[in-house]
Amino acid sequence: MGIEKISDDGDGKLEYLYPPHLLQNLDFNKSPAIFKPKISAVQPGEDWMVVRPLQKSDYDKGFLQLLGQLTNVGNVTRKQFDDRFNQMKQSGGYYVTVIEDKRISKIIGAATLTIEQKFIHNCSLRGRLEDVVVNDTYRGKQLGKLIVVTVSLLAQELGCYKMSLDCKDKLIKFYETLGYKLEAGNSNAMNMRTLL
Ligand SMILES: CC(=O)SCCNC(=O)CCNC(=O)[C@H](O)C(C)(C)COP(=O)(O)OP(=O)(O)OC[C@H]1O[C@@H](n2cnc3c(N)ncnc32)[C@H](O)[C@@H]1OP(=O)(O)O
Repeated sequence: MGIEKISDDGDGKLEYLYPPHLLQNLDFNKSPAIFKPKISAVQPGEDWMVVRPLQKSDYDKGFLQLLGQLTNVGNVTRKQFDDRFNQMKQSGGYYVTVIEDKRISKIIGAATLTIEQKFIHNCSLRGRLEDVVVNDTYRGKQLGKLIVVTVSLLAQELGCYKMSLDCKDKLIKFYETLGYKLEAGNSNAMNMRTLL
């Protein structure tokens, strides 16, 4: 099945957050990740699986419930979801990418690339990998690798000079196999939390 063509249903529910053709030519040979068997964004290994940008209709396909396996999502209404989708699309720089199981119309994997525009390094772009999650009943089947490599290659394709992430210690190995490195003296994540 691979990547779907742009289509719309009139009320915009099938509208993509970003152009799906951006996922079409990613060169998985550029990634150090080892896939056994070989899979990619266009050929995810099963004809019922598709890797694509987020759509508004993913509200009904369990996208938020999937994010609930990563962290607290809250009770996001359809209006809130649509508004946030529109804001992300308008401002640009948000590449929320999902894996759908077409047999049951459910989102089973997701990862987000956000792109920061910089003045430094000659007005460069920096990518951040956020909100990576695979549905727990589909884990251990390379989908985590697939979605992370997809958005990491997308970042390269879009011209990011660097891609960064924050993760728990136990996932360091997972990300190292995908090309991420702990840089000596420069690998601390710090947060200031505001109670809302
Ligand atoms: C930047 C961020 O967003 S960090 C947040 C990451 N997300 C989460 O923690 C949410 C809950 N966890 C998940 O959704 C999943 O476990 C993921 C996304 C981390 C991994 O998804 P999976 O589909 O299971 O990964 P996949 O099958 O591609 O596994 C790849 C390799 O990483 C290893 N791995 C996967 N998850 C873990 C883990 N939690 N701890 C240690 N190793 C792991 C696997 O053993 C596998 O190794 P192998 O290639 O040697 O067999």
